[in-house]
Amino acid sequence: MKSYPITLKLRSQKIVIVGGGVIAERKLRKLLETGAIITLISPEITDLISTFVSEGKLTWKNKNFSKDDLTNAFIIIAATNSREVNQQVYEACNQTQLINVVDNPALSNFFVPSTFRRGKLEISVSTSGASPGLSKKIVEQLYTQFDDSYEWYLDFLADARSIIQERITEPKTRYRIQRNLLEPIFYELTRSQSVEERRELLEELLTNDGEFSRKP
Ligand SMILES: C[C@@]1(CC(=O)O)C2=NC(=C\c3[nH]c(c(CCC(=O)O)c3CC(=O)O)Cc3[nH]c(c(CC(=O)O)c3CCC(=O)O)/C=C3\N/C(=C\2)[C@@H](CCC(=O)O)[C@]3(C)CC(=O)O)/[C@H]1CCC(=O)O
Ligand SMILES: NC(=O)c1ccc[n+]([C@@H]2O[C@H](COP(=O)([O-])OP(=O)(O)OC[C@H]3O[C@@H](n4cnc5c(N)ncnc54)[C@H](O)[C@@H]3O)[C@@H](O)[C@H]2O)c1
Repeated sequence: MKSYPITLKLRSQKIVIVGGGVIAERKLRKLLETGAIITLISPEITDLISTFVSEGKLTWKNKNFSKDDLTNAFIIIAATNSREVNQQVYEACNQTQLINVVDNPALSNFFVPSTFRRGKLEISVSTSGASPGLSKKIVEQLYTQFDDSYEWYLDFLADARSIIQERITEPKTRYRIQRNLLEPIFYELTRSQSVEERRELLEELLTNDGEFSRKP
């Protein structure tokens, strides 16, 4: 069976992390950016987790895991250093909950990919559990390739897309403009910060039935 990659919006969703070590901390750092309501269960926590707790970013329950900790959780991360406890977490969850058991891919119904963001661009890599280290390495390579300019480029593409949706009603023309918008010239003009020239070229597509008057 193949997995199904999705990106989740987690604002106000309940998340429970069991364990407070370095792996829990790594998963937590990313989750804190999502606006989720996070509870962490562990008798011990790292210094950084402790700082987050004192800043009010999550709730810490200073105790060992028990079954009732999972009530109403949408996502559960079992990240203790005990295989038995992680297995107990798995057994306590129900089939509608998303669970990631950090030392047992067979018990997890989702994995966390290696990710980086450039503004609206998000690149995620997974090896389906085969080699998380390789995922990280590939992401490091892509991070260099997709530099800061992609943040500006995506901002431009998003703005242009709303303009197109507002001004063009004919589906075929819309599609043609969207396709021509991805010609390298728009990226090059973004990179060189030639904003006025880029605006004129977009206007040309909008007023010329989605075509360039001459091939850029
Ligand atoms: C991508 C990343 C996301 C994140 O965790 O945030 C992530 N692992 C990362 C790093 C990493 N993990 C490990 C090493 C040491 C080298 C090595 O062992 O290979 C390194 C490298 C490092 O730390 O540098 C060890 C490890 N990982 C798992 C096991 C258990 C097992 O396989 O049985 C063990 C053995 C533990 C042990 O033996 O004790 C399991 C999983 N790790 C996954 C994700 C999922 C598969 C994703 C995929 O296939 O791509 C999966 C299945 C479940 C999950 O955790 O979601 C993150 C990179 C973050 C970044 O980009 O910076
Ligand atoms: N998935 C991954 O990416 C990945 C990567 C490396 C390691 N691992 C695995 O992750 C596991 C955790 O590693 P770590 O480095 O964070 O360990 P760690 O020793 O730093 O932390 C373990 C934490 O679990 C807590 N804990 C122990 N028993 C508990 C209980 N009954 N209830 C609640 N909390 C409890 C401890 O208080 C501690 O905070 C290891 O088993 C390792 O094999 C996973």
